[in-house]
Amino acid sequence: MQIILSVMSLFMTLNFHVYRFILILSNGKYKSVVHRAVVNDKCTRISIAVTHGPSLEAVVTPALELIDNENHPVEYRGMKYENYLEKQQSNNINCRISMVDVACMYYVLAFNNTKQRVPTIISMASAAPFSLDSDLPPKTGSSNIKHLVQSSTLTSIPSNYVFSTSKSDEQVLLDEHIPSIDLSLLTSPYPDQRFKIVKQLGEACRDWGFFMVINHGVPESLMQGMLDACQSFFDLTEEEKLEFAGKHVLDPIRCGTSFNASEEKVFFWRDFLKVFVHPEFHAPSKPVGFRDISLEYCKRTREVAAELLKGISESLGLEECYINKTLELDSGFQILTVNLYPPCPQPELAMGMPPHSDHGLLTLLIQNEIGGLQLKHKGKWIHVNALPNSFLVNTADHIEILSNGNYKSVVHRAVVNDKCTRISLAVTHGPSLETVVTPASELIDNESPAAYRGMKYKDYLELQQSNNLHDKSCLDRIRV
Ligand SMILES: O=C(O)CCC(=O)C(=O)O
Ligand SMILES: [Fe+2]
Repeated sequence: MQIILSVMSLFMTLNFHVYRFILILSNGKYKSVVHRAVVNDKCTRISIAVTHGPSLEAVVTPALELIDNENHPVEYRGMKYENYLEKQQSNNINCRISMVDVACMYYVLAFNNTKQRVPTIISMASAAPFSLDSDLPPKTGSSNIKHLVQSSTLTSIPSNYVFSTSKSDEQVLLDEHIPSIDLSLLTSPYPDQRFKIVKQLGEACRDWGFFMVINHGVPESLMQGMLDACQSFFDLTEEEKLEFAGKHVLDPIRCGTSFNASEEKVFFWRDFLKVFVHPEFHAPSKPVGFRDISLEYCKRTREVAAELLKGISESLGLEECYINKTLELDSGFQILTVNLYPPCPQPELAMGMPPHSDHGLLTLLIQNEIGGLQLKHKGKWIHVNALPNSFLVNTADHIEILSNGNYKSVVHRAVVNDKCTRISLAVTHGPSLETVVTPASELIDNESPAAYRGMKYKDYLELQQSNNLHDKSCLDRIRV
């Protein structure tokens, strides 16, 4: 009896003082206690457990005030209490206890029931199995951001979406003039026109790593049709999309949320679809029409990229077809990435995509008229105002490697807004998967020795995609 009472007082004290989903809310500062019930051979024992939880709709996450990304990163995923309850109640009682099991607190009032005054027995709280491995519950209690936003009236973001940004990173220049390249001049039969535009292209690569391409010849209807098809993909039901979830970073079709959710502690306000479209063309079988329009769109962007790469070759003082030949662009690896950024109730706290550079040579991006892309230029963030029907093009890591650092890949990020859904479509054009990319020998001498080690593009891709996305962390690994 003494022991029971001491247990009782322990629970009472604990619960009254640190009431409310202690473990999760406190971000692990206060731990929950594992307990069990034993039986005896003399008399019946009854215990009553009264559970006090949050509201069923509440998504329980660690308190924002207890998180900082460096010293106290988020320890627990958010999950709607209703879903948690369902998960817990529909499993066996199991001694295995996970970090999050005890989010629901149980008040256990135990007493000797010989007087039989208690008419009912309320079942004891169980530590249900709930593993943190492959069959993870979705990070937010829903499988992606779109679903989370649509299935609840969020007024704040779950704390595991809070992305910490330094003060200097919060300042953004809005009206900067970004270079634009007229593609029709690049294919001009007049040598002086071509010479001028190649020079402009080289300057854009050297000074910015970013430019807009106008007069590219890709029909506006194709660009708009492709954006519509991508929106329709995300409008498929959750079950339909699950078919395309993919498991490995080199699966040819993969949709998901954030960037690499199995590695990340802080998630990005972004759902995505990633499809390998060249040299082998893949496409999700739904929605109807996606395959045909993406086939045509990717072919046309490949043509634009090929023209730009010829100009870039020349601007580096190399033969026009140098990049094409050396990096085997006829079997170049092309990836279509569709990014969906639903409205976010606290856009200043979340991030759509963190600062990063892209793998590959050039990325061609279009968006649904909603801005959000920012690039880092001379240490400052610049908001990109896209011209209608233009392609936004950035130089990527393999241009930096090939040019031996003459042209740098540009660091960029995607911010979110609280008004409307933004879609962006980024098509990455890279070397063939088997190519080992090294600095061009023509650009190496005693004064400028090779600044990067060679690495097979496939290995680079796998490395980048299976780690956290962070600045130029992947490129940094092969710098000499
Ligand atoms: O959505 C954007 O504007 C940026 C997307 C991006 O950087 C990417 O897909 O690599
Ligand atoms: Fe990017």
